[in-house]
Amino acid sequence: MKDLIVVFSYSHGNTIRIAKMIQKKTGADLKVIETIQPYSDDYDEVVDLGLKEVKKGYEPPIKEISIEGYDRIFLGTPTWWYTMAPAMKTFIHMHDFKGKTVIPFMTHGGWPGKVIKDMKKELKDSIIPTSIEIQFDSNGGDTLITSLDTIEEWIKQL
Ligand SMILES: Cc1cc2nc3c(=O)[nH]c(=O)nc-3n(C[C@H](O)[C@H](O)[C@H](O)COP(=O)(O)O)c2cc1C
Repeated sequence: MKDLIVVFSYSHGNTIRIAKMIQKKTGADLKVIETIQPYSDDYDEVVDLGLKEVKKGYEPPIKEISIEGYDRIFLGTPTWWYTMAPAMKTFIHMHDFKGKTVIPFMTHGGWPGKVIKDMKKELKDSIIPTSIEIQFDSNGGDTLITSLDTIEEWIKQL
């Protein structure tokens, strides 16, 4: 079985950190979504911009990542204003996931909103056997709150 992890990450690489844990267990290829226009390094600016993007349903252009030839695709996103990051939405809309096995995972700072629900809605023709929400600290930092045991247990059954 050939696995692919596609992840978007902005703040601290929290979501990439989880992606790497999944990669260690599955041996999956790991690809990071890059927006054509990089987000600013100014966190507060991006928090504001992110709100505008989410409200408008804006999908920022991203560099192409192929999902061809993979049996299972993990999709990882941070929470942006209670939903998936807009760049993940772009990625999902750029590909046909019909009949593919997709495993969504997300990170958040205490307000997970409806990220997984929204991802499942976008991926309605896919097979989604499992998903996970992982909490980091509420200041937008990189301290893991969800226990490592919980994450490792989930990864073990993949
Ligand atoms: C634009 C923006 C919006 C955010 N909105 C939320 C939110 O609605 N709920 C939440 O719990 N965390 C929110 N966060 C915090 C991130 O989801 C959290 O810190 C995540 O782990 C960051 O992952 P990353 O380091 O991979 O980017 C937001 C962060 C940014 C930059």
